[in-house]
Amino acid sequence: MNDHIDVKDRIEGDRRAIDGLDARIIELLAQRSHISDRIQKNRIGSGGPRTVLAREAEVLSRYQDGLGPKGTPIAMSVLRLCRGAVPTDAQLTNDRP
Ligand SMILES: C=C(O[C@@H]1C=C(C(=O)O)C=C[C@H]1O)C(=O)O
Repeated sequence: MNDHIDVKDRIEGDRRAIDGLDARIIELLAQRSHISDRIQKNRIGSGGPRTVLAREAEVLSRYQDGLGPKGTPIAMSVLRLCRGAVPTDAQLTNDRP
């Protein structure tokens, strides 16, 4: 019976740890997305493309090196999160100083 309570407590403790890690991951993703958006806006503002596939390939490799094959879909989701929607012509005109 005591063992059962210990196991429940350990699981609860570990879940709180996971909740804390998830909160940090979400905050880091929001920061990443903000910085990525700034780069994309600067590039578009100077006549460049929104996305740069060579750079995205570097990011993909980093996740694959760190996490193995399971890193691939994670990197793709991160890149999808950070790529803004393709802007309309009107937005591009309004964004220009
Ligand atoms: C942020 C950039 O722009 C885009 C977004 C990327 C990202 O979120 O990692 C990577 C390449 C680009 O497609 C960049 O060029 O570094």
